[in-house]
This record gives sequence, C-alpha cells and structure tokens, in this order.
Amino acid sequence: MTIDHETRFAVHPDAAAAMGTEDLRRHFLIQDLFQPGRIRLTYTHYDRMIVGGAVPGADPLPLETIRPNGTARFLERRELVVVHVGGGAAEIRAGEESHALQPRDMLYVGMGQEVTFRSADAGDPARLYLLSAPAHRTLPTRHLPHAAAKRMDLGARATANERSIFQYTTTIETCQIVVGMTQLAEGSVWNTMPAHIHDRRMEAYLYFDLPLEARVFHMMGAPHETRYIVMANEEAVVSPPWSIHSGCGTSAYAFVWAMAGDNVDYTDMDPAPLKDMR
Ligand SMILES: O=C[C@H](O)[C@@H](O)CC(=O)C(=O)O
Ligand SMILES: [Zn+2]
Repeated sequence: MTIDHETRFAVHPDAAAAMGTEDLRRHFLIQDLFQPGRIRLTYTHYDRMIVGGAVPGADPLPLETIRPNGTARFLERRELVVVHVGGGAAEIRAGEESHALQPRDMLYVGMGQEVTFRSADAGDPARLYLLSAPAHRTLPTRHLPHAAAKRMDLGARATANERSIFQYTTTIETCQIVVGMTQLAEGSVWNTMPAHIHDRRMEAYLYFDLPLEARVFHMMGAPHETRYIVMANEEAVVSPPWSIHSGCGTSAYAFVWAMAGDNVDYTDMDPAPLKDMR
C-alpha cells in the first residue's frame, strides 16, 4: 500500500474554545501531506471532505480506496480536485484520459473514475494537493490551467493584504467542491481579514510557497472566541463551519482554499466584523 490515512472528527465550538495549543493542532492542523512515493489522506467529518497529498516518484501512484470511504473504488461516490502545488509537471490518468498538470493547475475528476498519479520526471516529483467530497452525479473531468482561472485582485498595500484570488470552479461545474487559490503580493501578509464564516460550508486551507523559516499565524475559532495555529510551508488546516479562517504570515505566501457543503456559492459568506471579534 502506498496510501496512509487518518480520521478527524468534528469538534464543537465549545470544545475548541477549551483547547490548548497541542489539542488545537491535533484536531485542526494537517502536517506531512507530501511524502515521496506516497499518498497521504486525512478523512474529515466536516462534510466528509478528504484532504491529502500525493508525491509520485518513479512508480505511478493509483488512488486506491480507503476503509473510511466504505466503497470498492475511491471515487465510486465522490468527486476529486487535484491542485499542483510544487515540483515538476504531473501526469494524471482519470479513466481513459491523461492530463498534464503544471504548477498551480487544477484538475477536476468526476465521480466514478479511476485515478493514477505520475510525475513527468521522477527526479523532480510533483507535489499534488488532493481534495475529495461526496458527489451525487458524474460531471465531466476537466483540466483548468492556472492562467484560465477567474482572477480577482483585492486588498491594499496599506493594510498588508494586497492579494489575487484565483477561482477554479467558476467555469468548471462540481457537485460540492468550491476551490481556488490566493496569492499574496510581496509585502502583504494578511488573508481574509475582515474575516467571515459560512455555516453551510466547511473550508480547508493549504499554505504553500512560504519560505522555509517563515510561518503563518492562522486564525480560527468562533468570531467572539478566536485562537491561532502557527503553520509552516505546505501544511493544511481544517476550518469548521462555525470558524473564521484567516492568516497573517511573516512573509508573503500562497494558499489553496477549498470548501464543501450545502451550496457552491463562493459569495455566500457571513461577515465577522472586527468590532465583534474577541
Ligand atoms: O470562502 C472563501 C475563502 O475563505 C477564501 O477564498 C478567502 C481568501 O482567499 C482571501 O480572502 O484571501
Ligand atoms: Zn471562507
């Protein structure tokens, strides 16, 4: 087996408010996603979103089913999103098709497909970020080159939050997953502040392209009861539906954000005004 997996259960906001640093990290932080020659998955009980990483080396990595899915094939009742976050090009086989992914490209794979990951050059393996949620119908598998994403520039240098949001699922239809990435401009360090929540959708962040020594202080918690988790490059964090999700880095960075839940409306957010935050 080339797949490792672990389970994360859903946490009540009152329980999270009572947690110290180690408990917060154990429940919400996901480390070591990218291990050479392996697929590493975290099965969460937040909308049953699976968050993971694949790093194919000399041998192709098939996405075989895991026990928590309870199905004979991994995507039997699920959809998959793959985002290339580093290393050389990847070749991803989905059913009869093969897709070449460059860094920051996204591949959507519809329910029912068999998937195998390969690196174009085993000497420069691709690091592939994986997201999978339950699906209710098969939608076409689609490759979205990064340049084809819908771009939104927002924030300002004066508030250290100048950034570009790239939406990946505006032209690509999905059942549940809403995904994209955000790039901070040089000198800007804050994402998603003022913050928001969206009870109908969970969210996961993967911070990447962060210098080795740098850290992101990732804010979480109910707006009136915030906490933070100190995160390094290529670590992910789960945001429960009741939690804000925002971060401040010691330098600029990028992150992949992804949601699953009751709707696929990116704009459906409830603001968490700063004056109410504690
Ligand atoms: O629900 C949407 C998400 O939290 C992110 O898209 C926010 C984000 O990337 C940003 O403001 O920088
Ligand atoms: Zn959000």
